[in-house]
Amino acid sequence: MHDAQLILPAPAKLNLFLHINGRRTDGYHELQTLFQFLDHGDQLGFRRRDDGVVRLHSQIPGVPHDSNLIVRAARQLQARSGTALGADIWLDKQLPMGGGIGGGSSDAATTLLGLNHLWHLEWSENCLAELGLELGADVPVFVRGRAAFAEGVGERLTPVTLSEPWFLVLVPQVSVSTAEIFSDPELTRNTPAITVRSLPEGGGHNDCQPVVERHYAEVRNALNLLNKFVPARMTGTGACVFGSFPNRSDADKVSRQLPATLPRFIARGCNRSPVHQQLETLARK
Ligand SMILES: C[C@](O)(CO)[C@H](O)COP(=O)(O)OP(=O)(O)OC[C@H]1O[C@@H](n2ccc(N)nc2=O)[C@H](O)[C@@H]1O
Ligand SMILES: Nc1ncnc2c1ncn2[C@@H]1O[C@H](COP(=O)(O)OP(=O)(O)OP(=O)(O)O)[C@@H](O)[C@H]1O
Repeated sequence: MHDAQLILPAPAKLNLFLHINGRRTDGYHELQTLFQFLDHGDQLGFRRRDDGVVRLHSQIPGVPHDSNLIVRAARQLQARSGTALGADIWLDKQLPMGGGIGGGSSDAATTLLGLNHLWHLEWSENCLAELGLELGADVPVFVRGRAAFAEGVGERLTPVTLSEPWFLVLVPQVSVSTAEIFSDPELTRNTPAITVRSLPEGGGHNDCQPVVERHYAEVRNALNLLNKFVPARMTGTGACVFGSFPNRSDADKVSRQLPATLPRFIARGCNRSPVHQQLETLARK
């Protein structure tokens, strides 16, 4: 008999700050960033197959089946583990693509965690995070599921405990390519390194923001609108921008004063990823 469907969240992340400290010889950038999860994201469903086929039943416009990070993550885990099992997978996509909130990376991480569970592989978090890094720089933090100060290309993670405010996240209707921003000649690449002991949780800045603001009027506009109420910042390489609030009703109040045409959502910052919270509940049953 087949297992029942396993349903898991793939949460968004925010980069509370993003400092670029240098460029490696392979073109990748050395950075320092502070990651926190949101209780808002995509949802994935997994059902085990005994014939080894991996099949994603939900299409994302513009992303071919075999290039979807969910399928790539599932096939990598299948090949490396040598399992004969496969999976039917469903995706309920809520997160904007190219939004800097890590939708694709989070889908990939939830796939690794979900199939590790469904296929009874018992891979360690370290092994899953290492495989995740091959799929994208942001995948390891989602695999580990703890708010973290990240260094290197984002793979050297130090877990941190942060306050868990509410965020109002504005979603400008543009998709920003991460590769385009990192290759911009005007990108600041020499921010001095800080240490985990001197984290500017509320401070810091995003070195990608000036470059994105120059090229995307929609992002500039969203930052200007939100800055009228709270300090606004961009996450990752954009396009989303956010401001933080002590409670949901304060976030709501500001949201109601923004133009109705600008998509946005309100979510709570989480130091533990919602997918890990759910897997821990499953493990206790
Ligand atoms: C900006 C962040 O979102 C911060 O969380 C991440 O560092 C980006 O992570 P990601 O979207 O998973 O990025 P990847 O898919 O690994 O890389 C996309 C492209 O961005 C550039 N890239 C990415 C990460 C990095 N540290 N340096 C880079 O130069 C590379 O040109 C790469 O080809
Ligand atoms: N499951 C997936 N969900 C979203 N994008 C995917 C997925 N699989 C592949 N992609 C590709 O990855 C690209 C980046 O998507 P993603 O949503 O992760 O961007 P992002 O939020 O800017 O990421 P980051 O914060 O890591 O820079 C998309 O434009 C798409 O072509």
